[in-house]
Amino acid sequence: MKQTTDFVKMKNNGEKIAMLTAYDFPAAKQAEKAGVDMILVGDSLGMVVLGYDSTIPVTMSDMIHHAKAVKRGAANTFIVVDMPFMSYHLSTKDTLINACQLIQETGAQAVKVEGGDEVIDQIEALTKAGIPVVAHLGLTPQSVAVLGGYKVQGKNAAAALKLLEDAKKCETAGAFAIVLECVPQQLAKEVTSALNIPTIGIGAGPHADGQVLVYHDVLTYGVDRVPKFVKRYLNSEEMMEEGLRAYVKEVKGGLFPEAQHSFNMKEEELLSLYGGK
Ligand SMILES: Nc1nc(=O)c2c([nH]1)NC[C@@H]1CN(c3ccc(C(=O)N[C@@H](CCC(=O)O)C(=O)O)cc3)CN21
Ligand SMILES: CC(C)C(=O)C(=O)O
Ligand SMILES: [Mg+2]
Repeated sequence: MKQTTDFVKMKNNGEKIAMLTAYDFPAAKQAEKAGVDMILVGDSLGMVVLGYDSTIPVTMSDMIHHAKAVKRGAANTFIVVDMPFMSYHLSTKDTLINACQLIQETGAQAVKVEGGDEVIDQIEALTKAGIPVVAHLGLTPQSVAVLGGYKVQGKNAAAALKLLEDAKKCETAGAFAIVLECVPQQLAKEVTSALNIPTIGIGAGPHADGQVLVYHDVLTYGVDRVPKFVKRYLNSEEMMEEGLRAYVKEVKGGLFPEAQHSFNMKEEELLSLYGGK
């Protein structure tokens, strides 16, 4: 199992960090087998596996339910769990109680919070309490209603400078890594070289210390539209649909099940069953 300090070492050695989301047992097993460095139980699960149109309806119990399954599937991989909407804004005390629950009940290694300056006290309090924190800057989907849509952030000089300053504050507050979502690659490069902790990009170009993508986007599984920054490595949906159509066709045609899928009674039991008739 890697530790937070190993990710800093990877940055210093120029070794890229491969992160992937996972929301359940089979995906976690696959991620671990594929050699993913860090699994994110993202609140994107609300959109990708629960069918909501944003991450806002996702609750603490949703996150715990899914993170437990991920942990069972990837016991030897570093797991980060997203703190869901409003679970780290009411007070520092509520933030600590919620993060404690996420860590203790799921066995995950770290939590992730969206925001910079606005949540700096929470990042500091969590770190002081012994809970490793990943910060998340740029496009922060829990604020989609305030941002006015899923748009690229930090495009003008003022916004870029603000993001850079926020990133430095997150590092100072104790975050051990920062996710940069949907920002120009030039800004991600600048942030990456200004920080000692690793940056993990999603839609942030090639200069971040690592990359993260959503499992269902990478494999094309149940997602109708994917953001521009996604590379689809496989069309699993096509393969799955083919398999399912064949199953339905064989059931309807009486072709499944065959002898090898069926169980038998012994001859003598049959005789006794029908004996005398
Ligand atoms: N399947 C999935 N993948 C994700 O990466 C993801 C989610 N869901 N849900 C939570 C957030 C939302 N994310 C999103 C969603 C849409 C865009 C998007 O459509 N962006 C536009 C860019 C718009 C602009 O130019 O400003 C695009 O064309 O990609 C980006 C990030 C990233 N996260
Ligand atoms: C897109 C990543 C960074 C995330 O926060 C999520 O999957 O919820
Ligand atoms: Mg998230």
